[in-house]
Amino acid sequence: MTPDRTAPEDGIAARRAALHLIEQATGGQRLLSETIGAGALERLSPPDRARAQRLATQTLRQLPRADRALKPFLVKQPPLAVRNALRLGAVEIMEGAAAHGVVNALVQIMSKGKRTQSYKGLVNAVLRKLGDQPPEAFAKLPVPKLPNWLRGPMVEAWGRKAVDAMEAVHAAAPPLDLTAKGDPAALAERLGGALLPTGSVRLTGAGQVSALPGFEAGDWWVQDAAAAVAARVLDAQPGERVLDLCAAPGGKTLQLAAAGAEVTALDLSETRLGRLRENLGRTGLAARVVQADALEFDETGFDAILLDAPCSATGTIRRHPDLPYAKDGAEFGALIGLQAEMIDHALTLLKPGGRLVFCTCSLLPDEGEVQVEEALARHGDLTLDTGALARPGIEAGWIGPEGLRLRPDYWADRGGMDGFFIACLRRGPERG
Ligand SMILES: C[S@@+](CC[C@H](N)C(=O)[O-])C[C@H]1O[C@@H](n2cnc3c(N)ncnc32)[C@H](O)[C@@H]1O
Repeated sequence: MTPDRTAPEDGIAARRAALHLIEQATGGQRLLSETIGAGALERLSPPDRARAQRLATQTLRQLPRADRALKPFLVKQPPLAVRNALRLGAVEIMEGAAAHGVVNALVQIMSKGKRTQSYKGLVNAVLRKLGDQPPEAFAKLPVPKLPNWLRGPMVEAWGRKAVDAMEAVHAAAPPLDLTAKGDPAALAERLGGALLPTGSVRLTGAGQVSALPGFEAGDWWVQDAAAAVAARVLDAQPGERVLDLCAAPGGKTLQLAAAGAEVTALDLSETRLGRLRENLGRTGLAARVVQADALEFDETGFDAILLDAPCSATGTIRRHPDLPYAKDGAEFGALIGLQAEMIDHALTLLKPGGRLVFCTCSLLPDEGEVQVEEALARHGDLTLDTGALARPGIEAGWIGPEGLRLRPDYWADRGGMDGFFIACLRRGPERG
């Protein structure tokens, strides 16, 4: 199924595009960001683009609930394209959309596809029956669980109760977090948001990001509250030479530049650096941008380095519910090896006594605590700076022997936060 050229008002184009995104994630193991990056939504109007993305994300977030709700009405499973249409329709109906509009649009979409046209009667009948259910029937559906390949290691690391709590946070649409270029309290007041204890501004039900006050002027940028902590731990000072080693799309670069540091922002991906440059342009902040492989960059003498290494991104499932469907953990071993190489290389670029903040948006200790343990074992002159982690809003219980562990179930009553691991390492003065 390919996205529509047109953008009709009846939601057909947006739903068709959403189904394409869902099919790529569930059948093609492609992340929504990859499918969107390949141009899947380009022909849609901006509102339809936003709607398609929201529908796909929300369907994937609630997919196990949709399957449960649909099960009593299906004698056998239809092909994936039809199943996904039923899932999308079920999620919309469960969330309170008028069933007739949803059914009409999906039946039209089914009738246009060669693989799906013979199922339009089934889609019509099943979704109409679902629409006749009382809303209480959906409220009882259990919280979606992580797939076993990820749940197993997470339970081993954090325990069943904690993983249940993370899954409960994953099931809800997350709030929008912003980092202010200036005073966060003033920004929170201006936008009617909440000022979080760590200094981020949180909005609920914010709608279109680019329509919010101050977007064009670059007064803030979108950044999860947990992600914003890493640059705060680095605590860049005005005039310091700071290297952001895996920088794009640049949320942390902007924080470092706003602190007045002399920032070099490096990334392997030219496409992602394009977004970083846009972000610098919009906010009027400055950084030297370098496209290179971090492992080949050989400029030395940095006061501080931020290494936000490529990782499994398992801490971001609350914002990216496609990840458990598009991934199976097969490439995580290679990422863990790359992270260790990057730590070792970054240490050679630091000036003696300089600091390295290593972080990953992962919930797997192999990409966090274990990396630090092993780096300390490899480098006799390396020390952990635990004091650097005690930033405003950081609770003492979040700091472990190797670093700061942030989890989706922290601040659950406020909407949670992304999973992150953050450590501050200091290179001994005698090296080099
Ligand atoms: C977690 S993301 C960085 C997010 C970024 N720090 C931010 O706050 O917006 C990891 C980045 O590492 C980059 N990357 C992956 N392998 C790399 C390499 N060998 N050298 C440099 N960058 C690399 C990816 O392109 C990706 O942008």
